[in-house]
Amino acid sequence: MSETDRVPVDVAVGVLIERDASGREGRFLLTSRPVGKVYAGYWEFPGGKLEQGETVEEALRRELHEELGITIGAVHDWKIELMDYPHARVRLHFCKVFEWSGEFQMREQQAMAWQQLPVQVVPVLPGTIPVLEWFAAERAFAGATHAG
Ligand SMILES: Nc1nc2c([nH]c(=O)n2[C@@H]2O[C@H](COP(=O)(O)OP(=O)(O)OP(=O)(O)O)[C@@H](O)[C@H]2O)c(=O)[nH]1
Repeated sequence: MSETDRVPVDVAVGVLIERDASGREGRFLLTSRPVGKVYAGYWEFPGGKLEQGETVEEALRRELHEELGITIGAVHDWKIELMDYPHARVRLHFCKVFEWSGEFQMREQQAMAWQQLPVQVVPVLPGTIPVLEWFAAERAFAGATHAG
């Protein structure tokens, strides 16, 4: 593998979160990776790679519309994480999203699940686990963040 293969690819990731009337954050959305992709069947936050010239926000709006059929409202930058996989090096831009419109459609035959800590769906993508830890810290949740 050449050095250029290890240049990180930027990925926009949407953390869709339900909030109650007082603004308290509740369930969050996970989707399973479609058949045919690397890590097929693993659960992750929806998103995808930035196309040339796109900002994180633009990529996130496009990906969530393409994959889930929804139109998202404000995008709140949250955390950035670098992940080294055998197949790729990715820079994940996690953004919180609290508002969206439209019916969810699984346009890539993926599955979706609204989750709380501890996450019940398995297996969870390695790059998703740190997010669950950030949630645990924010929510003062103690214990395992996911099953398995
Ligand atoms: N969407 C998403 N990707 C993640 C997460 N965590 C994580 O490590 N990744 C990695 O980031 C990369 C995202 O690429 P992708 O394959 O989902 O994006 P895409 O739809 O643009 O890909 P493609 O069109 O090339 O198939 C993958 O290598 C994936 O393993 C996550 O929580 N959500």
